[in-house]
Amino acid sequence: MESSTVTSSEKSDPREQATARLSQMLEHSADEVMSCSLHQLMQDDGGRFSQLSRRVGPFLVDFSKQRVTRQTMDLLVWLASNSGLAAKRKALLEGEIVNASERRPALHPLLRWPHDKRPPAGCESVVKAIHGELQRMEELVERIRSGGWRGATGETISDVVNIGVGGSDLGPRMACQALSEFAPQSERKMAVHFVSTMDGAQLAPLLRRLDPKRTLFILSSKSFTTVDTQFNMRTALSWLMRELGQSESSIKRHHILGVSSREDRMTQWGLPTDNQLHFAEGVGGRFSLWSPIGISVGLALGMPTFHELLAGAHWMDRHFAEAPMIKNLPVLLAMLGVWNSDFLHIPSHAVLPYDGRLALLPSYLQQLEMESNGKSTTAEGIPIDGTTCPILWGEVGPNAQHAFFQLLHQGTHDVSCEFIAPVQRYTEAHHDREALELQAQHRLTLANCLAQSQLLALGDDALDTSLGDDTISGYRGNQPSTTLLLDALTPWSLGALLALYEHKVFVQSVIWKINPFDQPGVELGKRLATGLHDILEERAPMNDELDASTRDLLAHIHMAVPRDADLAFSSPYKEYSQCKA
Ligand SMILES: O=P(O)(O)OC[C@H]1O[C@H](O)[C@H](O)[C@@H](O)[C@@H]1O
Repeated sequence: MESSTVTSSEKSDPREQATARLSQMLEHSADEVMSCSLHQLMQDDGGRFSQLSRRVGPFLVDFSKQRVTRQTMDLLVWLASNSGLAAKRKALLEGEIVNASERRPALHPLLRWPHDKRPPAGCESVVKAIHGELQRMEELVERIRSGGWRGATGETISDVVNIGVGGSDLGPRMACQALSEFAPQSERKMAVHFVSTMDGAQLAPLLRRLDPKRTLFILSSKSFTTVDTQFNMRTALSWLMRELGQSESSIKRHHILGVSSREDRMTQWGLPTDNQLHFAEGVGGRFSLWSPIGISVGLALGMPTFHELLAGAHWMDRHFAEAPMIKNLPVLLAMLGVWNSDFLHIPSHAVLPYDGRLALLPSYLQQLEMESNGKSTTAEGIPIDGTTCPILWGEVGPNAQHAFFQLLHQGTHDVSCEFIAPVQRYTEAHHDREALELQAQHRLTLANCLAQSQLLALGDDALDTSLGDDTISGYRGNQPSTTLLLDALTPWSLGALLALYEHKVFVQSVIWKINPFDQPGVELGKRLATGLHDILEERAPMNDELDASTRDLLAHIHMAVPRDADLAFSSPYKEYSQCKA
């Protein structure tokens, strides 16, 4: 594991020496594990489930279908302890600078700091500002939901459209979908829509059916320069002005809210101060659900739900800070990820929620994990010899059974899987026929969840042992998985679940020595796109130094696609194209 990342001065460091020894022992453990089947591991250790599962808060997490022994788990925890994790965790949770390349802290844990608890020393003013903005968000939500906010023609708001992308879209969209049943029944209904794709595919049909008089747009963009969002907003602004026959300033005052860490850019764009919500630059986009970026969650589901989400996440922050490493869920989840990636060389990780409400969780985690740890150099810029973040993908489990599970079961690739399911569901419903039927559907879903992880682990042996079936299909099994059962999916438990993954990502970044809080590759992509867009809009000549493929594709598009010089967007963000998001 990562031999070339260790410099000669590090080699004489006792901690690095211990890491090297632990890595060697883990390599040895990997050889052992790879020489026998998961079936054998499970048969050899009768107490495996009790030793390799953890019951913490609303979670029961079963690691016993991972390709590990108890000793592997101990070694992994030692590796984590020896990595300086405790000090780095403290720095993260206490708002110190942990994002070295951008000289910023990572403030997401402080976003969920409770009102009635003294903040960590030195974070008082940051937490005060966070609580102040949360209060402003609450007031705005209350005004809009209660009908106090009026559009330019005096109508109340019925529809809210969040325009944002990446972290300014995925978190709120996923939470709104996952928790829709927690919307208060008694209050006015507020329909919340999400628009992210830069091609207008989501926006165009919405504009055809929404009532402009009763629609409020939220321009969610940490940097306030992301082109996808700017272009969608420009189209929506023109629509409002055309349909309502009002001035741009009146439309902005009555129909647009902005959420960003750049007050200056919101003001420059003409958004009144009262229509702006802010969060600090130290909040990463993919960690921003907990900031006013979550306003669409408050609007769709009410602020009590949003507060519960924050409370669940804070509970996980405390667990991460205080639980011994061997019982610490983020640490265990992270280290098993490191094990699968670095020692068993499994390059792919599937997230499989057995709950349709969590359909967007895989996409959310893709950004969280792959944008954070999808890097091949350490925070100091030294190339990493081994592997880092696996390719994360996934889908609602029961549906995926009818799609890609065949590959998981009998393909040629090793894939680690994560099964996520709530134990209780439909229990609030009245015991009428429909509720009973839905509960039966839920039991069926849970049985399928367990069957899949069993088959992945045991292959043919699962059929032999549980069904007395002597059909031999040549199915080797041996695909490792974790099963994460939630007592129930609630705003609180979802908050805890998402914070669990945030901290998992952080622990892995410590092991891999990565800065998980920047995204330089994404920034490069944005810069290139700006240059090519200039060529398409004829603001810049075709660049002869372009590679032949890009140049000829561009020429083909240029010939075929009409353009209107008046509408070629000369954007304010251009000067920001080199800014960090
Ligand atoms: O919120 P914004 O500044 O508009 O950024 C939206 C997204 O853009 C970028 O591509 C980043 O990689 C993401 O981390 C970010 O969430």
